[in-house]
Amino acid sequence: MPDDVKTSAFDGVVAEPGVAKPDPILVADGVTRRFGGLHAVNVGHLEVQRGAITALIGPNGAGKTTFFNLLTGFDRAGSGRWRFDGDEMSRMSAYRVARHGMVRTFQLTKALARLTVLENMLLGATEQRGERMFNALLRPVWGGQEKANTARAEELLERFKLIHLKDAFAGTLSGGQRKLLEMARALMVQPKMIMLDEPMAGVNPALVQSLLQHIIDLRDEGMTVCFVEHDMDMVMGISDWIVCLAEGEIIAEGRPNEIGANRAVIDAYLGKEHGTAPAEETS
Ligand SMILES: Nc1ncnc2c1ncn2[C@@H]1O[C@H](COP(=O)(O)OP(=O)(O)OP(=O)(O)O)[C@@H](O)[C@H]1O
Repeated sequence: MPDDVKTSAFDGVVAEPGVAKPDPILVADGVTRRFGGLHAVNVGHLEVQRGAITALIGPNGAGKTTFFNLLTGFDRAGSGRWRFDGDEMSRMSAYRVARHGMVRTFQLTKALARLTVLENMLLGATEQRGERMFNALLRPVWGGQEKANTARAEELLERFKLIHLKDAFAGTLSGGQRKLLEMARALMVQPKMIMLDEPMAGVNPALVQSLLQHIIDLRDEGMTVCFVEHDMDMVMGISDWIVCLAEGEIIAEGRPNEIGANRAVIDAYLGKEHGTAPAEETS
């Protein structure tokens, strides 16, 4: 497991829900989402530190994915506001959120699996402009923007060691290669913050280290990384800061060692009889 986690930005930050960060890129207030009688998300205050790796954890059904969807414009909050890098983002459409630099990864759908790796990358760029994907792909005349997009796509495929697969159908990739493609695809829009949805799900152990290193490299280049993940080894190994949701609310925040020992977090996981309780209790 990488051991170069940088937590110095959090020096002096107290491990408690809603705590202020020294340089937050995202500040959310009073964000709620209900499904019928269910309060899926009810986040009072959250700040995400710029240039750090923040993990969002919590038992099944805690509201992690819904919260990601709200922040990135893929779902509508019932109430609440959030600012990203100084801009008001609440109620913004997903493609405008992406243009502002906040991008999330998506699992490869069946439709995308039938496109090649390179085509998937190019779609990542067109989504930024809110174009309909097949129109964008089938457009007969390729102008300068498309050439630039292809060059960027190939550069990213080199970086993620997928260039030899650029003409392969995405559906033929292994689980880990798909995760790399999802990440590379999100980077087409040159985001300030990348939000990864379960980056380790279905990844063969052979690719785990490579994926982790890519995430650390992004952070080291100055990008803010936020991810939802159930794999506690990964969460504890590479996160600078961890936020734990339960029943839609933030019940704890802190450094990995603080979260591993947090009674509310342990209770939330055990209460749900979740298979992957956080790391060892140290206090
Ligand atoms: N579209 C929807 N309609 C109704 N209920 C929903 C919808 N989406 C999510 N929910 C409910 O909202 C709650 C939060 O779901 P969400 O998927 O955000 O949790 P999660 O923390 O991401 O869970 P998991 O770790 O299992 O993916 C759950 O009880 C879920 O059943």
